[in-house]
Amino acid sequence: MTETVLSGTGLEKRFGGTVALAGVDLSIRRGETIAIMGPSGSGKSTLLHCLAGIMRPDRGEVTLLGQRVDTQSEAQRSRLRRSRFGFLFQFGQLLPELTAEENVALPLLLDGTPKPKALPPARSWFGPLGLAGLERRRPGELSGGEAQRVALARALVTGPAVVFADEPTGALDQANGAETMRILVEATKGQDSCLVLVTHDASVAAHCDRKVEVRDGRLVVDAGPGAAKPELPQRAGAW
Ligand SMILES: Nc1ncnc2c1ncn2[C@@H]1O[C@H](COP(=O)(O)OP(=O)(O)OP(=O)(O)O)[C@@H](O)[C@H]1O
Repeated sequence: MTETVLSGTGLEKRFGGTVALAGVDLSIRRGETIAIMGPSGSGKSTLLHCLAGIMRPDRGEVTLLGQRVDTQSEAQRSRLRRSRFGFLFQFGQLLPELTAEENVALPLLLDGTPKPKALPPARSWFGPLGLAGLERRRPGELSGGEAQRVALARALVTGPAVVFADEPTGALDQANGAETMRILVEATKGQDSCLVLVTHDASVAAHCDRKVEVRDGRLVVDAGPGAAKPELPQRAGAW
């Protein structure tokens, strides 16, 4: 049986009177790419934020390689996010005053790697991601697709256990979106990282090994080659 890298068990999260997660169980195996789908407001981003240690669930457990994440302090989770996780959002969120290569090197720099040591691994991503020659450009001098690939390189540069991507192609046209997804999946699999992707778009989700659907804070569909049996709502009348 392939090793479980990341696992959420019994995850519950409320915001005031709103139930965002109502008891979600989800395990991600080594090298697996998984798409979290579902309607707007169903809890997808909340699930991603809980799994990534950005947010603490009210109930339930999150473990990375068997170690509890949700019980760690904010400072510990922040360190964990920098060293073991990579993040890619809809708008790459590059720092405009840094060059492309400095943006890619940022997670290493923030973790204390000196700049001369951080830049070579950052630069090594430019060729494979079709960005050769753009190392010294600033984000304002890149196309949307190029900027998103720089953000992707930044997500991968630490060799993270898991890459989390929230609507990573939402701001791109279809061709650029498909190309970004192809590169994202290839690059994460190439270094044996997992990918946890949130998307509305079935054509984006189709790039992943496995698709799960969240409705009203519950996992209602779990499908794909590596999927276990469907995880249906445990309580009748919950949706
Ligand atoms: N910080 C917050 N404060 C209050 N309510 C929140 C907060 N974050 C999320 N919610 C609510 O929790 C529910 C789930 O939100 P979430 O962002 O996880 O949904 P989503 O499926 O990612 O939606 P979308 O596809 O529109 O991004 C929604 O009802 C949302 O309004």
